[in-house]
Amino acid sequence: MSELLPEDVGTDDCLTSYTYIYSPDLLKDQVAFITGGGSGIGLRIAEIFMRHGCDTVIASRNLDKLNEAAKKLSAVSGRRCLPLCIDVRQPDSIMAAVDETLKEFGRVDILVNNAAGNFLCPATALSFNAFKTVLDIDTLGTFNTSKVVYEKWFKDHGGSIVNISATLGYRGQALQVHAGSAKAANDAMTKHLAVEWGPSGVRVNAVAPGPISGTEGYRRLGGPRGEAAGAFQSIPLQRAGNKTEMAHCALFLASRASSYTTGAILVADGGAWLTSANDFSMLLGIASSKSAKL
Ligand SMILES: CC/C=C\C/C=C\C/C=C\C/C=C\C/C=C\C/C=C\C=C\C(=O)SCCNC(=O)CCNC(=O)[C@H](O)C(C)(C)COP(=O)(O)OP(=O)(O)OC[C@H]1O[C@@H](n2cnc3c(N)ncnc32)[C@H](O)[C@@H]1OP(=O)(O)O
Ligand SMILES: NC(=O)C1=CN([C@@H]2O[C@H](COP(=O)(O)OP(=O)(O)OC[C@H]3O[C@@H](n4cnc5c(N)ncnc54)[C@H](OP(=O)(O)O)[C@@H]3O)[C@@H](O)[C@H]2O)C=CC1
Repeated sequence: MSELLPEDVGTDDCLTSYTYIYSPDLLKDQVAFITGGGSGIGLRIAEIFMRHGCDTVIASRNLDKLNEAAKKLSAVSGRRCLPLCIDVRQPDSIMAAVDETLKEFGRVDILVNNAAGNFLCPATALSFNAFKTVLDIDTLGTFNTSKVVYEKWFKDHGGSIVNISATLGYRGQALQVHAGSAKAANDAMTKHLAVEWGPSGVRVNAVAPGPISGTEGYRRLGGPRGEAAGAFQSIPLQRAGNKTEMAHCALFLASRASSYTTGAILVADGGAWLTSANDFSMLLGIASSKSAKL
């Protein structure tokens, strides 16, 4: 069986070619606000959305990185991309960015909460502040951005929120109590907000990836090492996923293709969490580590 898009595996560059699966007009003239849209999965989501007719805002902390990404995205898609500096832990920075978005584009239809922070660390070595930092970025950051976009636009116009979760905590894993707890909270938040904001015409869904190659998250969590050790053979689909596959899931949930779907968590991990062999500590041979930062 061939890969969906072989050129995508292991790279973080904009695609040079793209095969359409959905209608190219699926997001025509819509506007998406994507946190962490300057790298990894967020960058690919921005690219695929733009190829389907959408203008985007890509928002994170490093403006130089965002500016460079925005240039590439506009060149490859012919759509507008506005890079904006935010820290999802700081509501004021989000409010300013959403105001700027509405000034530039006059609307916002889609919010993708993709920004996150993660590293491998045993609980005994994890400082109180380290745990709090990951919760602040992943969970509070998702709430902060959702609340600001809802209050400034979605409440009166409707919209679609896609949270990027992870299946890594579904069975529990060593070295990941911070990220697993944060993503579990986000899955709960997805359902709560779907219920509360549904009557305003707002859908709230999530994509839950497994290991996705060509990303900072993959590198930080030992992806290349796991791959070299044959770890992915234990995943039912026997490989890591790629960024384009995650972007297609986000596109489905963001768009009218899923118009009667809300509160859903779309698992996109090759079946990894269903098997028992997805514990990083065992795979990487560091199960007994008690104090080291990894
Ligand atoms: C489902 C899986 C199935 C099968 C798996 C099969 C095989 C597995 C084999 C391999 C794994 C392969 C792939 C991975 C699979 C799944 C991945 C799942 C989830 C992935 C999530 C992500 O990828 S999130 C995105 C990753 N990118 C980033 O993290 C970039 C952004 N990060 C940051 O900005 C920082 O790293 C930050 C999060 C620390 C925040 O920065 P900042 O605000 O500047 O904070 P600091 O002041 O630097 O630090 C705050 C406190 O945190 C402590 N800290 C920092 N780094 C570490 C560390 N590495 N270890 C421990 N502690 C750390 C720091 O010391 C501060 O604490 P103090 O007490 O000192 O103040
Ligand atoms: N890669 C993988 O295997 C998996 C990834 N995921 C999820 O996918 C998403 C993307 O991860 P991935 O592409 O791997 O990693 P990246 O590191 O490339 O993406 C994380 C993005 O978040 C941004 N970001 C981090 N902290 C903040 C902050 N405080 N405020 C605003 N933006 C911030 C970063 O930009 P900057 O540093 O410039 O602020 C960066 O663009 C995350 O939600 C992650 O948890 C889930 C499962 C597996």
